[in-house]
Amino acid sequence: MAWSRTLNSDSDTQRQPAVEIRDLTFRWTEPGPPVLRLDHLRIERGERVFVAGPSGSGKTTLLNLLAGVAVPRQGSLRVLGRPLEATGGARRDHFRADHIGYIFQMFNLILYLSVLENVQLPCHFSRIRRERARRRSGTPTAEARRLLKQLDMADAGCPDSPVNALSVGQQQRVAAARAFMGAPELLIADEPTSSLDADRRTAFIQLLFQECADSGATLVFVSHDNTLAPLFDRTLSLAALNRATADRETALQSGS
Ligand SMILES: Nc1ncnc2c1ncn2[C@@H]1O[C@H](COP(=O)(O)OP(=O)(O)OP(=O)(O)O)[C@@H](O)[C@H]1O
Repeated sequence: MAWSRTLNSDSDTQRQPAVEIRDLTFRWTEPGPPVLRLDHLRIERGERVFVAGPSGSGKTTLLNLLAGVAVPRQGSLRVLGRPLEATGGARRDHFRADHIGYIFQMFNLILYLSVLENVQLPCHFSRIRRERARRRSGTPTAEARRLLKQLDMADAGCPDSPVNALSVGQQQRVAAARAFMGAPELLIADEPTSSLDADRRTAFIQLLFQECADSGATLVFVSHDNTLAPLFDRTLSLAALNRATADRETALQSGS
């Protein structure tokens, strides 16, 4: 029966790793040199992975692929069991809205909306995340306020301020609260602590780990701050993993 097939396939999907990449090649422009060439990468559910690598090594590109913002033409890319290389644009958008929280390097906040409105955005695009926020705190607004409080952003007036009235460090924390909203299964964070002072950085990482532990989420975290790496389950060195980097170095050495 159709419904039992659906149930089986849902539980199958939940048993699959958070990320599984095989023989992937990605170029931003075709034709052009590959930015990423990965033979195999597997990230288990619930793992907290620190992604390291020099500037330009493809860290943000990898995160874009995991979120289905960019799509490889070669290779397979399974995220939470979904083959993103074979999933069309609209379905990828829904998948991202339902299952992925992304703290963008440039925050991507909507500047004319208030802090509270920005944080609740995932609940507008995803029924699943709206329901989870309700289950956790009663209403999406209450959940947004809870997250903002945890991030030390509950000062009088702050949740109702437009985000363009905030400092860069405060905007970064709003972007984090938005990503946590509705407990997505995969949290992707692109240098989320770069604008925070040392005390706030520690508090932020603690909250990030707590949110992941509470919901069983997988965390993929990019940073240039290698002192944070020992806090994570594993470090993924993109310079070593990405064969496109070695190809570029070989081409430079041979003068081609
Ligand atoms: N949207 C894009 N369109 C075209 N090229 C891009 C795009 N995004 C990144 N690139 C190119 O891909 C390469 C890898 O960039 P990426 O931003 O993934 O590196 P990174 O390791 O995250 O760097 P950084 O640490 O400086 O943020 C660079 O050569 C960059 O110019």
